[in-house]
Amino acid sequence: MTDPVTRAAELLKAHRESIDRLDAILVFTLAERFKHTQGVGKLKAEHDLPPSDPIREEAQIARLTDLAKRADLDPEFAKKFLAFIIQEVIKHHETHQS
Ligand SMILES: C=C(O[C@@H]1C=C(C(=O)O)C=C[C@H]1O)C(=O)O
Repeated sequence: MTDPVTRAAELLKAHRESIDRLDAILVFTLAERFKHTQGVGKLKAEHDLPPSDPIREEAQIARLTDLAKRADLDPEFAKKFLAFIIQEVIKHHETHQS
């Protein structure tokens, strides 16, 4: 039988391997998202539209809050995370316009 310390070390290793795979998914997902938001920024600059769209953001916050609750993720954290990303996207859009 495996002793408890060895078993704990195995479990820790397995968790960390999953965390590393999930972190990779997060990075690739964010990169894909930024590719699309760059496309949106280009369209906005070409058509003289403002960098931010508060109505769209409000709808996204509502949608994400609902998704977070269903996924058992803290909705406040999900909101803060989305706000952080959107803030960065708006900065990119502003540079497109200048
Ligand atoms: C990407 C857009 O531009 C901004 C960034 C958003 C986002 O990152 O999801 C949402 C709304 C806008 O404030 C958009 O208008 O769709």
